[in-house]
Amino acid sequence: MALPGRTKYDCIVIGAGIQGSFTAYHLAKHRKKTLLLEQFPLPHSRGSSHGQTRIIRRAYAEHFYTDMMEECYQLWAELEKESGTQLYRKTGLLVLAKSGNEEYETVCKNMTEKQIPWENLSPAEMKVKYPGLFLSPGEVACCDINGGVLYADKALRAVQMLFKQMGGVIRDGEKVMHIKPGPVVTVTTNSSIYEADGIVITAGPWAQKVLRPLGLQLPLKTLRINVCYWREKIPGKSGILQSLPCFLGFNLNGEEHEVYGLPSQEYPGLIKICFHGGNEADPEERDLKVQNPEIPDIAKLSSFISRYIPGLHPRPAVVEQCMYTNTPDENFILDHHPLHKNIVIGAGFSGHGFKLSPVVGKILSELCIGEKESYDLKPFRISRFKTPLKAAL
Ligand SMILES: Cc1cc2nc3c(=O)[nH]c(=O)nc-3n(C[C@H](O)[C@H](O)[C@H](O)COP(=O)(O)OP(=O)(O)OC[C@H]3O[C@@H](n4cnc5c(N)ncnc54)[C@H](O)[C@@H]3O)c2cc1C
Ligand SMILES: O=C(O)[C@@H]1CCCC=N1
Repeated sequence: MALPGRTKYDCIVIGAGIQGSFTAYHLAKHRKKTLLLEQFPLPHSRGSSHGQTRIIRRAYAEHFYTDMMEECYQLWAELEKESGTQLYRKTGLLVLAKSGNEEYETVCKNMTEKQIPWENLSPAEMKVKYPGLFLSPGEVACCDINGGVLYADKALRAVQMLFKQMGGVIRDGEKVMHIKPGPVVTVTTNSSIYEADGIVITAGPWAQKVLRPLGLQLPLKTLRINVCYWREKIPGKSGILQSLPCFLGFNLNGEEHEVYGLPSQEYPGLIKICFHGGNEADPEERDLKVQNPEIPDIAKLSSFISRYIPGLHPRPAVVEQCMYTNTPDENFILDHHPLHKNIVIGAGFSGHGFKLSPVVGKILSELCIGEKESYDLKPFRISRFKTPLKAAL
């Protein structure tokens, strides 16, 4: 029974990015009375799930992500069918690397072992298929054939719409200010008080701010990512706009970090190519100008483009911002709060969580309602970190 004036739910999900929205969708599918709370009016571009495109791939070095992707492809297709919206475009995902790169070799080995459709591409094949992309001797390429693009904004809208159609409630523009643990959890926002048997916290880059008052100090770093779009030097000349699929480059140009790109979508004539990293930033300060960035990401991208895709102008035409929330090992956190089992946490998606969100949401919903988890959660447990509980507890 709820206290007078308070609405009681089976589950409350805090944060309506792609992870929270998919969690709420799965909970509603389980006929749980679910509330999804979002601090900003929807849609918004302040977190990690906005923008039109994300890469989808099975090409992972970690077998557990490749395994989860099998079901993700099915669930993305189901969502397309339920919403009547195209959300996935198959382009293939090129993986580029220096010959002998350990991660590249592991990705290829993993794809072979898991019988994922993929192919090696010789330098001659690369030249024919992808004119305008220039690899050097000693650099190699392969293709994850079913890799491609997810239409991110449309996907987020579709999940939220279906959640509401199943009876779910979304309250946007309501910031969670306080969480009182207990057998029934009390959630206070800037305008209301709610109760629930269980809650799921999927607050993206704000996770630390929501979890700290619950005595949990996770090793999360929030990074400001420059999302860069590049123009051809001479429109139509390089052939790159017509031919380039999604790609991921390991250790190219002498860089340890990854560079990745997606075909033209957001802006006609521009291609999105980004650096998989950024400078630490508080999400509230994301849009303030950075004086002396520690990682000169745009300079690195310019040098990558001059070297590998010289048909593009080496200065970005558009730069937008997005946030990563990284764990030290870049694996997600999918777990219960160590002291409060009916508080579930989904965090640290480390710049690669969108494609996996259908299964992440399923797992978080299982944790919340006490169903057996569909996957081995060992790589995602909080216990892999030292001293996550604050001394104050
Ligand atoms: C530039 C960029 C490129 C990427 N590329 C890829 C890719 O190609 N492929 C891929 O798979 N993944 C990619 N990712 C990663 C993917 O987008 C993220 O992992 C994913 O969007 C994380 O979603 P989230 O729901 O955890 O976070 P968010 O989308 O940030 O959602 C968290 C939500 O919680 C809300 N919230 C926070 N605090 C409160 C509060 N107190 N009360 C109420 N609401 C609150 C926030 O406002 C926010 O809406 C990329 C990310 C970025 C930034
Ligand atoms: O997750 C992905 O596929 C992309 C590309 C690699 C870096 C981050 N996101």
